[in-house]
Amino acid sequence: TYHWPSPLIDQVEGLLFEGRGEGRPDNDLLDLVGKLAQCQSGSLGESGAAEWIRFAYHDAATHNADNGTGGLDNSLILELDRDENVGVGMKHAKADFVHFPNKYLSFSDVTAVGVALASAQCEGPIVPIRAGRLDAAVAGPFGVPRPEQTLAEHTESFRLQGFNPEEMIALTACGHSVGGVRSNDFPAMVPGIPGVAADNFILFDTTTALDNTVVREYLDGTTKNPLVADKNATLISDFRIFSSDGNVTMNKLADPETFDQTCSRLLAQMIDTVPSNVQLTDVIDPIPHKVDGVQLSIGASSLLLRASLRFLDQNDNRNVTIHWEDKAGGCASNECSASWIQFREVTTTLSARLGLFVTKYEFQVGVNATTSLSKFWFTVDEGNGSAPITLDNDGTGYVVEQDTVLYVPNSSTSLTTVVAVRLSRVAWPNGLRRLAEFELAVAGGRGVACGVAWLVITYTRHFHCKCSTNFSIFVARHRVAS
Ligand code: HEM
Repeated sequence: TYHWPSPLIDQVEGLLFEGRGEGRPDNDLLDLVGKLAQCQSGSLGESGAAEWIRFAYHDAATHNADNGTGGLDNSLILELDRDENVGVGMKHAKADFVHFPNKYLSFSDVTAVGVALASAQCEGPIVPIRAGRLDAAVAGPFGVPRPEQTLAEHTESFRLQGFNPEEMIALTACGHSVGGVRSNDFPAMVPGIPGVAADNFILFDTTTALDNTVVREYLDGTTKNPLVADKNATLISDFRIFSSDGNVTMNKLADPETFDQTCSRLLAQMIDTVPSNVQLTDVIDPIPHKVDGVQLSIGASSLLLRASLRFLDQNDNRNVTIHWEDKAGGCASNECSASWIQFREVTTTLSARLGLFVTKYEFQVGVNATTSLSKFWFTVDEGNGSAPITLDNDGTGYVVEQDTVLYVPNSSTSLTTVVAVRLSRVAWPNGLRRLAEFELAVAGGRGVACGVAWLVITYTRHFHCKCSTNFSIFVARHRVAS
C-alpha cells in the first residue's frame, strides 16, 4: 500500500493525473501535458500526441521476447540517427520529454506516461500505467518495422515484440489512428509541396481522434492512409497487415468499444514491454489525498515550510489545516497550525476522463528556526456536518528529514542552486568539499542568513546531472548527510 513519500510513485502519479512534475520553483518547465496543447496542433495536422506514441513504439519495438532484451528502455535516444527511426517527430518527442526524467524517474517511464496523456488528449482509451522502467546505457539492435518489409518479416518482428498476428493488426491500427506520414521522411509516399521547403503531411485518417476512423475508412475503401493507398505496392505495409487475416480483425475493430478496449490493452502491453530484468510496479491509480511540493527552506527570520495537499474532488465548503510538531515532539512556540494560502485546480484531460476534479491546497508556513519541526499532518473539515478527518500518513505523520542542507528557492535559478548549510552540523570546511564532490561545481559562497547560523552557498548545477525535483533536500539526505 502507498505511504508518503514514495518518490517514484509520487512522480509518475503527478505526471499522469496533474500532467506536471512535482513542485519546484521553475515549475512551468515541468508542465508535461501543457506540451500537448491539443491532440492536433500543426497547420498541416501534425500531432504531438502522435509523435509521442510513435516514439514509444519505436523504443519498445526492438524488444526480443526470445532472450528478454530490449523494450521500452530509452535505447531509442541512442538510435535516433538510424533510418528506421527517421523523422522530426522523434526529435520533437525527445525535446518534450527531456526535462522530466530525474534521479527517481527514468526517461522511459516519462515516455510511458506520455502515451497515456496522448491517448487521453486525443479522445482515445485510458491506458493504465506502471512505473519502474530502467534506461539503457547503450544502443540496442536494429529491428523497428519498415514499410518495405514483407508481411512475413513484420509478423516475425511483432512476435519478437510479444504480439501475435491479430495483435499486430490491432496495435498498428491503434497507432495509425493518429498522425500521418511526412514528405521529408518518406518522400516516395508523400510528395513535398512544390516551392515550399517545409514538410508536407498526409494523415492516416480524417479525424484527429485516437478512434477507429482509420479502420472504418480502410474497410469502406475511402482511406487516404499512404501505407494502404500508395501507388507503390512495396510500401503499403498497413494494407498487407490489415488484410492479413481476411479483415477478420479489422471488422471486429469497426466496433468503437472493441477498438477502445483493444487499444487500451495493447498500448499498455506496448509500454510494458521491458527487458526481463525490469520489475514494473502495479498500475498507478490516483492517490486520494496526496501530499507534495514539500520543501523546508529558510525565510527572513524563520524556517519556511511549503507543502500542498491534493484532493480528487471539489468542495467549496472544505476547510484544510496543516499542523506540525517541533523537533522535541511538542509545540514550544504555540504556533503549530495554519490554514492554506492558495487553492488551485489542476485537473487534466486524463483525470477529467476518470471523473476526477483535481484540486490542490497549498501551504506556506513560518516555522521557528530553533525548535524546527519533525513532522506535519492535516485536518480536513468537509463543511457538511460530518466530523473532521485527520490525514497523518497512516499514523506516522509526514516526516520532514532534518537535513544539513536546505534549498533556497528564492535565490536559485534554473542554472544556480542556492543551499543553506547549518554550520553547527557541517564539519567546515570538510562539508563544502563533500558537497563539491557530488556533481556540483562551487561557483562561490556568500553571507550568513537568518541569524541561525546558516551559511548560504551558491552552486552552479551541471545541467546534465540527474537531480531530483526536490533538489537540495534529497541532495542533502542521500548525498551529503549520508
Ligand atoms: C509494420 C509496422 C509499422 C510500420 C511499417 C509503420 C510505419 C510508419 C510510417 C512510415 C510512419 C510515418 C512516419 C513519418 O512520416 O515520420 C508512421 C507513423 C506513425 N506510426 Fe507507424 N508503423 C508501424 C507500426 C506502428 C505501431 C505498432 C504504432 C504504435 C502503436 C505506430 C505508431 C505510429 C504513429 C503514431 C505515427 C504518426 C507519427 C506522426 O504523426 O508524427 N506505428 N508509421
